[in-house]
Amino acid sequence: MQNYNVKVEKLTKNYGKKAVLKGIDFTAEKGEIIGVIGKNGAGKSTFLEILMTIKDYNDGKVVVFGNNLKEIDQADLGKIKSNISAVLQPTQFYKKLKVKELLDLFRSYYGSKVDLKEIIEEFELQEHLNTFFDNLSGGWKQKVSLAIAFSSKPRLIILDEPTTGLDPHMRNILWESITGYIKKNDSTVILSTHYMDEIELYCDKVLFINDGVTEVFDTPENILKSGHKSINSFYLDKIAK
Ligand SMILES: Nc1ncnc2c1ncn2[C@@H]1O[C@H](COP(=O)(O)OP(=O)(O)OP(=O)(O)O)[C@@H](O)[C@H]1O
Repeated sequence: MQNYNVKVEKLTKNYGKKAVLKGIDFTAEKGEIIGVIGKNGAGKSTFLEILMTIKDYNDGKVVVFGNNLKEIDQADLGKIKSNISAVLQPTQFYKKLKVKELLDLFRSYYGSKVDLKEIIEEFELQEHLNTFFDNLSGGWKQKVSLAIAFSSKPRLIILDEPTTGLDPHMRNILWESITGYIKKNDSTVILSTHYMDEIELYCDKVLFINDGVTEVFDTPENILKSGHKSINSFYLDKIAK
């Protein structure tokens, strides 16, 4: 069995005549947290949506859990989807439910795979169980969304800018949840972020998309070893070129 959850080769995606992704190469192994960075409009969300199997692509190869997405039938696609969770933005769609009701809803959807007690303890949700999702702060909304995403024990978790707009303390709390989950489960997290400190602190690898291609795909350690004082200065140097 392959030890990667996702493998992407020469991926291209156009919107009409506009080429957004022009050749992405990428591999995500089990147990890895991978950060995707790039300018606004670089195609990060598009890339994540293709991995989630909710957006089609033009050319290249996308393999998820060993299945080439262009070669599988609906039944296989269903199996793949049931092993992927995502937190996209904005997290508006649960508005009118209490946190407890939301968790119950997802348990009824995923069935016995979900241990609500464990999730509530792990994410320290007790104090907000009776709060309406809409009335939570931005950070707590993200925390509850993460708890729901993790509750089905997915093999692949996709997070689109999970910490945007949150204070450093809440960002740290969310990251502890993410890294804690990955340590306990043989899963992969792929996320986009504009916070370069998060790449340095928490990600095993970083994919830098520039002009539609994989400009760099490496570990933060290797990038720093190559002479950059931080991932932020690496990013600014690359963008300026
Ligand atoms: N459904 C769509 N139809 C047409 N163009 C689109 C569509 N979705 C995205 N785009 C365009 O594709 C490009 C990439 O968008 P995408 O949202 O993937 O970038 P991003 O890197 O996630 O950006 P950001 O960092 O600002 O969130 C942008 O120019 C965007 O306007």
